[in-house]
Amino acid sequence: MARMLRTNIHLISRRNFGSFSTIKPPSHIKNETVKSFGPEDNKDWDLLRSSIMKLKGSSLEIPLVINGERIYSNDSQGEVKFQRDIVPQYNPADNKQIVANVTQSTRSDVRNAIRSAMAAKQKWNNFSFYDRASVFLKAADLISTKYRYDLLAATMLGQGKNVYQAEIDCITELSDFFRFNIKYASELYKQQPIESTPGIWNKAEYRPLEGFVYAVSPFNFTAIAGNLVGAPALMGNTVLWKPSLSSTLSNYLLLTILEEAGLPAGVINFIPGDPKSITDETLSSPHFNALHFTGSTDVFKELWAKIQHGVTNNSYRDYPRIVGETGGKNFHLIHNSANISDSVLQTIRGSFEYQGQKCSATSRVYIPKSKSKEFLTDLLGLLNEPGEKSKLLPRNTGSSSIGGGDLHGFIGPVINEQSFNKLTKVIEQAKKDPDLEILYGGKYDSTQGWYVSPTVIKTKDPYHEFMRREFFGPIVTIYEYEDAEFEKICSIIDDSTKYGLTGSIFARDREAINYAQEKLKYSAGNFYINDKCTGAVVAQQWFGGARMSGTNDKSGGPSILNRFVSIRNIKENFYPLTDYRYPSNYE
Ligand SMILES: NC(=O)c1ccc[n+]([C@@H]2O[C@H](COP(=O)([O-])OP(=O)(O)OC[C@H]3O[C@@H](n4cnc5c(N)ncnc54)[C@H](O)[C@@H]3O)[C@@H](O)[C@H]2O)c1
Ligand SMILES: N[C@@H](CCC=O)C(=O)O
Repeated sequence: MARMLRTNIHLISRRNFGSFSTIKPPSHIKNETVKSFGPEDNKDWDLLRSSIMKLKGSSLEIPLVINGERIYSNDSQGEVKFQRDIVPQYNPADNKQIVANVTQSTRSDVRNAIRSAMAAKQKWNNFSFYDRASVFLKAADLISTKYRYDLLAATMLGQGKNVYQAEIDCITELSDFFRFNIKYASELYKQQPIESTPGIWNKAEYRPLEGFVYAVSPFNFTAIAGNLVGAPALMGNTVLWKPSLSSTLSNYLLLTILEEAGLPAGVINFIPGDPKSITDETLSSPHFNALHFTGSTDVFKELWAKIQHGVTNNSYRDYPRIVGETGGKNFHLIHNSANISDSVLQTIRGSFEYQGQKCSATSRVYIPKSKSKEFLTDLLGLLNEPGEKSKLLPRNTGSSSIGGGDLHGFIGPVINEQSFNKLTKVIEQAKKDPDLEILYGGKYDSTQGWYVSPTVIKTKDPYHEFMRREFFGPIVTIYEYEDAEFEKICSIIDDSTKYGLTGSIFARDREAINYAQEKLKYSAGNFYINDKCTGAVVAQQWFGGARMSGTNDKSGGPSILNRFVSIRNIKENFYPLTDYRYPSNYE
């Protein structure tokens, strides 16, 4: 009997070990170095080319992964045989080339994924923090070594990135997320009640959420998808992951890397498919406990409303946590003291890198009248650079072609037909609008890939729709302001959009910098001084915006991890009472 009791106590304390323990993360955690893929880096180029060639011909069928099991389109479930739909993911640079055939989850698959996530909780919670962290540490190393070129190839082919854009996404940002989250989590676990009166011991237990986390990821960053599932899982949660169709190839490869790193079955369940039906099924579960979303503002609002409906209808055991990073209408504000040639180069990068498909992309520019001519001459000069010298024209053929894409290009295709159609409609609208003047671009071509040229538009109206609406493509709108109205333009920047994601001030004059920094306090969650408004680095610039840009929980920083734990406070008293009365009860 005594032995049995000892064994049970041992089991219980092992079970709790995961939540209470803290570790010292390896001291070598620092930002992963970005490989430059310059003209001399032949070895890197060779390895990349070989990964691209390997993937290009494969048209992989991507399964669902539920409780570690691969489920393909024609798999049966017990006695029941049925066919699941398959939807292709295309190469945006070569819109007839299928890079993957994606199995679509049914509602019954989603229910199985929920069962799997709930069943895996106990096992995952029994893992110590050290063991959970090891999985992500190893995955980060696999990403930056063994699978570096394969993951680059999957992100380039599937999501239309050039090598640099892929490198700063699926290699450096992704491995940084996995490594720095371990540092942040160990700091969080160390935070304990700072007071315990004599005879009392207080402690905080960082419990994972009781239910599961629903992670819905966008197409544009493999790293963001990794963090949407990785951050909650590191904290001991189990996850349902609905990837974007347009990034399924890289996202599935990432899942297999996590598995190779030791992620147990059922901790992350991969359920690609129709967003609406998967979401409806997921949000109707009483075990739904948190949404971890990155994507457009409208979709986030829709999910928020569904969750609110679930709460009011008593569908859930908990109030679900809602963590969402969404759209932006990000600005470059140029002061007349700015270094104009620098602000032009920064604006080209901010607006057109990855075809403007970063939530942080520059899409409105404010230039003082006195500097407008210099700015536009420089900008249009670079855009009009002739022939071979220009990297700003989308080039969809050539010896260095990757299935239509250009390995050395600066500009590539937009993600898919839907985005191409939306952007071309915007361009056609601009051509007809008397309040807009297209200074450059306005062209598009879908013969081989979804190509939209970088487009620069000028408006006379700072409140024009083009200064307020997110297009998520290579379109930037410029407004000229009177030099003397710098303060007024700051107010307009602040109140003309519903967003608050990123923005930059370019100036040498410190008073102007200080004024903008203060006046635009709530206009951007990531504010830059003399730098472009894209390119936040994990652990350096914590990322996220407020207003209608998101819940601003800051990926790449420590605070987001708090959203995926539910703290229990435990007070232990070492001394028995000797009287129920307090001294004041005595006369
Ligand atoms: N703030 C940030 O950190 C950040 C980062 C990246 C992207 N974004 C934003 O994401 C958007 C671009 O990404 P996208 O095109 O993948 O966004 P999206 O909103 O179209 O899709 C995001 C995810 O939601 C799913 N989805 C779409 N409609 C849905 C619905 N009705 N119900 C449930 N799920 C649905 C998609 O399948 C995808 O997985 C832009 O608005 C951009 O600003 C924001
Ligand atoms: N870290 C990236 C995030 C972009 C989101 O789409 C940036 O800051 O540009």
